[in-house]
Amino acid sequence: MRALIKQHKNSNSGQQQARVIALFSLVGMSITFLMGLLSLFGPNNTLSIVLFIASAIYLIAFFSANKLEIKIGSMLVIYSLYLLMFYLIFSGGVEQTGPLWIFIVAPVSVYVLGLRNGLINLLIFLTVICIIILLPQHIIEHAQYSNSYTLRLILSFVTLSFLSALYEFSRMQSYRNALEISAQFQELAMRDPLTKLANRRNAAAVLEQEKARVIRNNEPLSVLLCDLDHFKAVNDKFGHNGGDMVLVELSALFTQHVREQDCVARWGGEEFLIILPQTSAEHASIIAEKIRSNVEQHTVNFLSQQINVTISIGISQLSEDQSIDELINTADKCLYQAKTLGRNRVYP
Ligand SMILES: Nc1nc2c(ncn2[C@@H]2O[C@H](COP(=O)(O)OP(=O)(O)OP(=O)(O)O)[C@@H](O)[C@H]2O)c(=O)[nH]1
Repeated sequence: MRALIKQHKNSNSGQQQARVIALFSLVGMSITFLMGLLSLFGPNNTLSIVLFIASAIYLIAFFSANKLEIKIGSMLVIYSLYLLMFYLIFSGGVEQTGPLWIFIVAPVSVYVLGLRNGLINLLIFLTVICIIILLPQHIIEHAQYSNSYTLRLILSFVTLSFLSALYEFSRMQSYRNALEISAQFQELAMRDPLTKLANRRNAAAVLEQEKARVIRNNEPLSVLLCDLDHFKAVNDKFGHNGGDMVLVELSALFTQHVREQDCVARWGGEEFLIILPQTSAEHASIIAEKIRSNVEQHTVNFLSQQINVTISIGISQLSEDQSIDELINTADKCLYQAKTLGRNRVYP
């Protein structure tokens, strides 16, 4: 069940990430295309070519994200953004306004790459930017910025990176908390609160799943319907808490005596259903007898008193044309037989 929840969580967060990357790409594509068109009317034709190339890359990133190729989409969004920013810092953009765009980089990096990788990439990005700005003009000619402008640009970029990291950290914390709460609710919906065994709804789902496997693989499936004998008398003598303790200890005992792949569920008040995949009725009968005899020998210690109980078990093996309801009804009839034959026994 945990695996199912995890799988569900992963697929949900993957789809959400793909949607956000597609949105980033769409916004990036529209803005760069628009800026490319605008700069066609200016003197810098190289800038419009760079912007159109960036727009085309965002279009590819958009399709990648839509096809759930999240890694490719993320890499395209991030590194084309970095390259565009390097170019804008290098060339100065329109009237030296190019550097203003670098502030987009901080939030996008930590969101798309995650907190750790985002911060590492931001550090590399900042280093490259400083190198570009500090490159001596005689080596390569590039846009020039005053010292106070450069200092403020870098400081404000570092501040925004810090704030973006902080925001991403609290966003991840809230997301994790929400996932944990949702997992707890799912667990509560599937487990019996007293015994912590699978509840009836969970057992019904397991039975349907196992039935599909029986049809596919032609393997046997058996169930044991176990009911405590004269449990009302236990409650009357030891009180409800004593009865509860018996239910909890017997649940642990049932679980101990079955395989990992089997499912022990609390079917009703003092009734338990044990689902045994890949098990014929003949083999189920051996397991049932082992469980019955262990319960008989087990003593529950409750407030310095000793409680001994016995159980009756009805066995049923799923036949090809049978529904789950019919399987349980058959087990119930067998349990009734076990009770009428004197209890503390397995039937058939
Ligand atoms: N302590 C406790 N008792 C429960 C719980 N659920 C059901 N019971 C009790 O289980 C008892 C079942 O009683 P009956 O259906 O008469 O069956 P029984 O006394 O076990 O007799 P047979 O099944 O005929 O052997 C009732 O007294 C219920 O109150 C529970 O969660 N805790």
